[in-house]
Amino acid sequence: MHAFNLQPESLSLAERLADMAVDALIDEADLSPKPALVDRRGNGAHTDLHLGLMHASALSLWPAFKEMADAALECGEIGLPLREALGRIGREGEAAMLATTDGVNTHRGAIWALGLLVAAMALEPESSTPSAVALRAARLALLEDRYAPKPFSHGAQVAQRYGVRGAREEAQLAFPAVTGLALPQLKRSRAAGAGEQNARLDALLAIMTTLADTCVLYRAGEPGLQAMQYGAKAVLDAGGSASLGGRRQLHALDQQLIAMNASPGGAADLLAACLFLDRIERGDGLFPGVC
Ligand SMILES: CC(C)(COP(=O)(O)OP(=O)(O)OC[C@H]1O[C@@H](n2cnc3c(N)ncnc32)[C@H](O[C@H]2O[C@H](COP(=O)(O)OP(=O)(O)OP(=O)(O)O)[C@@H](O)[C@H]2O)[C@@H]1O)[C@@H](O)C(=O)NCCC(=O)NCCS
Ligand SMILES: Nc1ncnc2[nH]cnc12
Repeated sequence: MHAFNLQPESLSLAERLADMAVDALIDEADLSPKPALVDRRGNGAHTDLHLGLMHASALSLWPAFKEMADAALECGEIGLPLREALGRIGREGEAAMLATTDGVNTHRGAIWALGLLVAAMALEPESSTPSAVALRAARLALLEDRYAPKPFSHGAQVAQRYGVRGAREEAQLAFPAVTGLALPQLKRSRAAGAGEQNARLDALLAIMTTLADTCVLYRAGEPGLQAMQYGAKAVLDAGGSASLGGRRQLHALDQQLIAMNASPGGAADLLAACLFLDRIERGDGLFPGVC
């Protein structure tokens, strides 16, 4: 599904990349059954989120993603001017998201990850392997934005308490959960005939096996994080979400994480990043007729 490109041949590169980022967010939200996350079945562990809100939030971010791609095209190189432009546009994107959701944080981590990847892709569209794009995104993430406020975010609180790496470090390390785990799992599950939805669920689970998801840690502490990581591994070990054993484990994981209020929102954001890079690698919707 494509969110906006009704006439793809007339779209600019920045518009196409924004389409692809929004598509990735909508595909992530729709994917079901995701453990304790908002999906087509319901609200998972959330009381303030629902699928319509996730869609509205995703659509509200299209102008920010386009502007980030335009900024990368205009700057033309990795450096402080581009990093600080992305920071400003990212903060404006967060404000648009919060205005749309009435103050609920639906996609903060996704703006960060996808924003960096969109910009990285716009900088060098001809160098579009997932690892090359992720490496450019990492170089951007490593630059210090002098104008970034330093709020005591949930992620910062959890990092201080448990000494874990959060969303910032995941990007600075070139998204190892995406390029090293999710994309390879997506390809393995597809090759094994799992079907696209199950392959995407397996990619999400692969992220969940190791990620220090600060959303889970904030809500459910270390027991929540352990339940997420062990439970995700149990699904994959049982044959993945396309197998009967894996489905049983997935159902148990969903129940357990909901009972612990442990929503893996960071893993969901990284699945969207994975779907974005996958779409780029497959050449789906990017190059035909780029203006
Ligand atoms: C660098 C920033 C990402 C800020 O990071 P920080 O850790 O300081 O801030 P947080 O506000 O905690 O946001 C980080 C979000 O990233 C997701 N995430 C969590 N863990 C990881 C991980 N290990 N790797 C990657 N991504 C991760 C997660 O997003 C999801 O969780 C959201 C809900 O979380 P929360 O607000 O805690 O909500 P609830 O638990 O529901 O709270 P209550 O309602 O119950 O109170 C969910 O929506 C997902 O999105 C974290 O939230 C970056 O944001 C930043 O610096 N931005 C400034 C702009 C900028 O420079 N942009 C650059 C260009 S793009
Ligand atoms: N599907 C989802 N459910 C809850 N939080 C999320 N953050 C990003 N995607 C999410």
